[in-house]
Amino acid sequence: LLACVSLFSILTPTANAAGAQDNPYGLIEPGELRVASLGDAKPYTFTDASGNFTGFDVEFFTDVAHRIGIKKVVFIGQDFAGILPSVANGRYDAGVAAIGITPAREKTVDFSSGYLAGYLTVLTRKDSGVSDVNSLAKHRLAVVQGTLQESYAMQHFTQTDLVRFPDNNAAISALNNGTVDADFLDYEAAKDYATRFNLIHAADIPSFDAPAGVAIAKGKPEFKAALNKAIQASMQDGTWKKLYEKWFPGSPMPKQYLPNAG
Ligand SMILES: NC(=O)CC[C@H](NC[C@@]1(O)OC[C@@H](O)[C@@H](O)[C@@H]1O)C(=O)O
Repeated sequence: LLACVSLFSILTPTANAAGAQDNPYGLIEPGELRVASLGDAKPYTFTDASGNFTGFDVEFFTDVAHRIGIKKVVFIGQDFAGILPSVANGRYDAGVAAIGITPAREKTVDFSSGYLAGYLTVLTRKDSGVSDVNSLAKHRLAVVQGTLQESYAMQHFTQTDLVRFPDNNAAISALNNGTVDADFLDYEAAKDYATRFNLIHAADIPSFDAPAGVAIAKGKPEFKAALNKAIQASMQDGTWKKLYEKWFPGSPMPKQYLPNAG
């Protein structure tokens, strides 16, 4: 038995020091970042007409990846509720999709420092009877499973019928066809859908205590430190500001992400 074991250990390549140097961030495929994201959260992250992922989060993270020396970044669409579990179990190297940092989520994954802080929006039709959060009672409100909107609504909109959907597309079509009276999603995505489908904001609720961060598996301190350093650099040299103005024109800009005055 001893002979077999030692033979096995000789034959099995171990991750030698060089291996660790080739893949310091413990990526699935050294030199490539596999990122779970969403196709329907424009302008944070979405797929354009030719099916390519783009948007603020996508361009910001791609810049961060290049700063830590990773050239190839592959974005893969995933239902929101599946992103954190899949990142935790190593199916993706990171999750990037306006994912708010919360203590509950930090039980499953680690997060980089925050890179975006904004509002949660109740979006509705003009004829729905929902004009603000107080008129949500007895109405049907769409939420995407696993989002902060779902947990916020469960806590604060207790007289409202919550209807859960896997993604924004399904929730918005339910709003447009009258299956639900309102949809609870992120501010900038709500603004984009409002323009496309002539919908209105019934409420904008600040979510500054849960800024979006990059979700990664626990136990990767080098990866996390490298991401944080690159995020900081992107803010300090004005890249963050340029991308924010490109994707969220006219929106108030959280000053903590702007180059230090000094
Ligand atoms: N892409 C999604 O559907 C994510 C929905 C939701 N996003 C909330 C948030 O991270 O959106 C970006 C910023 O406005 C954050 O302040 C906010 O908490 C969440 O994290 O659950």
